[in-house]
Amino acid sequence: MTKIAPSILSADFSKLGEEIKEVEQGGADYIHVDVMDGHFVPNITIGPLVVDAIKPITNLPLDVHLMIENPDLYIPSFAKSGASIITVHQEACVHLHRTIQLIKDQGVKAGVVINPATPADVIYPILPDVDLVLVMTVNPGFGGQSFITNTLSKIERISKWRAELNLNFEIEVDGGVNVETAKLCTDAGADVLVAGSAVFNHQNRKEAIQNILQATKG
Ligand SMILES: O=C(CO)[C@@H](O)[C@H](O)COP(=O)(O)O
Ligand SMILES: [Fe+2]
Repeated sequence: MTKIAPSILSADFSKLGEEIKEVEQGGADYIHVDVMDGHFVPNITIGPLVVDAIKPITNLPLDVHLMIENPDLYIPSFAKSGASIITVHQEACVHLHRTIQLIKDQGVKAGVVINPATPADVIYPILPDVDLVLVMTVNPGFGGQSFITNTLSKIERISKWRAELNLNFEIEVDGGVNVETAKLCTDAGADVLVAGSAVFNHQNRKEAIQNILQATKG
């Protein structure tokens, strides 16, 4: 079953609680929280305080995507705030294995993310240690960008490795996912679709979520 993780980056922050409740009722599986520091990516978003604030208003797992330098400094805070899954960029981690262990030590699921220009091979050694692999299908930093099609071959490779190694991490995709691109991702092996603008720019969020999921079955 394909899962969907609406990214609150495209939500109306003046009514974030209502927005989250709406996507939860609309069939979301995770709430995707984009954390940006203005260094790793050219944008600044939210910190642990916001995770703290949204934790009590939803039963869904909070999928916290860290687009920050020195993630080790902030992982304990995000875990305490209620993150269920924390993903870190391979490109931001000098000692990726240590960072993944740090996340797990907090009792939180750990994921690794790769940018569109990063080859899949660099995460092969860490695959047995992660709960989730996130393949960026846009360059991180902003919502509403166009899907980069040549990332699909990486999803296929990672999915093949998962089967060969008999592992069961989830494969998530993030960026430009909508009714046109969702099936390309699931056909390549993705299990979790992050969707920001395709959900929150739609008047009826439930319909948007269901349309994306339906498109994967076409
Ligand atoms: O991590 C990011 C962007 O860096 C994403 O999670 C975006 O928020 C996805 O937005 P859309 O491309 O779906 O509008
Ligand atoms: Fe994200």
